[in-house]
Amino acid sequence: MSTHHRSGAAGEPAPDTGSTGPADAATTPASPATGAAAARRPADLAALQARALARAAPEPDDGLIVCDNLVRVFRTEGVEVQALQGLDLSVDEGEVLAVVGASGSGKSTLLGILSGLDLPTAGRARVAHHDLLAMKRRERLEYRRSTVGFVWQQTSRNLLPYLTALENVALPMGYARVPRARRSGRAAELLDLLGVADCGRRRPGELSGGQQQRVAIAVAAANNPRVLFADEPTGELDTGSGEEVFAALRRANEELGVTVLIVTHDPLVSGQVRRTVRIRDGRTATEVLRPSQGAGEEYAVLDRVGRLQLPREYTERYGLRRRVRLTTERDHIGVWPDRGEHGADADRQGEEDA
Ligand SMILES: Nc1ncnc2c1ncn2[C@@H]1O[C@H](COP(=O)(O)OP(=O)(O)OP(=O)(O)O)[C@@H](O)[C@H]1O
Repeated sequence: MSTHHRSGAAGEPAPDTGSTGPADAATTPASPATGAAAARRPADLAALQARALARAAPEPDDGLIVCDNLVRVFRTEGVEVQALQGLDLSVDEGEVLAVVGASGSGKSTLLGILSGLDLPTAGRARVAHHDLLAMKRRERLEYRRSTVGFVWQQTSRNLLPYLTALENVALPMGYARVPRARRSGRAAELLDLLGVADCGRRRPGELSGGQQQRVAIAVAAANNPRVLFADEPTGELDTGSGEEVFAALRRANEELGVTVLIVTHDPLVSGQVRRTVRIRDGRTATEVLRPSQGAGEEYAVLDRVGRLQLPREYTERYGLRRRVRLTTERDHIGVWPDRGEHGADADRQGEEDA
């Protein structure tokens, strides 16, 4: 993962102020029609507005993490980059989810927003009932201290080099006002849970990369967060150490009940989680679900208004372009290339136009 747009130390929110901030329209939904104004409004307009609001409002039971039509535009020296272009994502409490995608597809941008470091330009993002577009400074700080935890790829970003592993884990508990007497006991328990109990009195420089990352998971879990975000946690490790770190993340998920979202290029990780989401061009494109051990089935993401993005591989293989023919079957919908009279004409016309 690239780190070019991150600023500020871990634990300090540092939204990118030089770029496009959240759109007012996205943060301030129009209030429902009331009183005299509603009485004057034509009935069909009021109905349309009510329907639009109902569509736009995330439903409370949608998931622990919900991104709805998320947009992030960066503007530098007059050049606009659409890093996220209407991304939809829903993650249930207790899931371990891998997010994959080509370089530049928007993974870091998504993680920056979900971790409270960055602000989206438009859309909605909600984590454990926190509206990430509407959070004020104090709520954002609390959110970053207690609701979410982070493990970054660079071990140096996760741990303070002059503190021991135990002191590193106890440190965030101090920010969350955990009584001093309870801190070292909980820190030792976490190190034990993650298989690095024997590392407690050592400083990061005296630990292997894999041990450092497991201590980093303990640090991230110190304040009992609802979600752990891990950005390429195995990226700098060999296969053996990577497996240990991934096993530690799984253990945190199983034993502490924390939801885990891992951004990764590591097939070892993405091949073992139950659900892998692929981002393409700033949108969630496809998902692979693995109900048990094994190959898994590929799914396309259906957004709130029913839009479906088919994998390019399929559109190319079946010659799906511009328009497809739909057939409704008893238990599924068929998607066919448009080979009909008009479709062929439309194709020919399109080719001539091009
Ligand atoms: N602060 C920024 N200013 C301008 N453009 C940015 C900024 N941050 C990211 N981008 C651009 O947004 C797009 C998405 O970048 P992002 O870092 O989210 O991708 P990524 O999927 O994490 O890539 P990688 O796997 O290489 O880390 C890229 O085109 C990138 O150049």
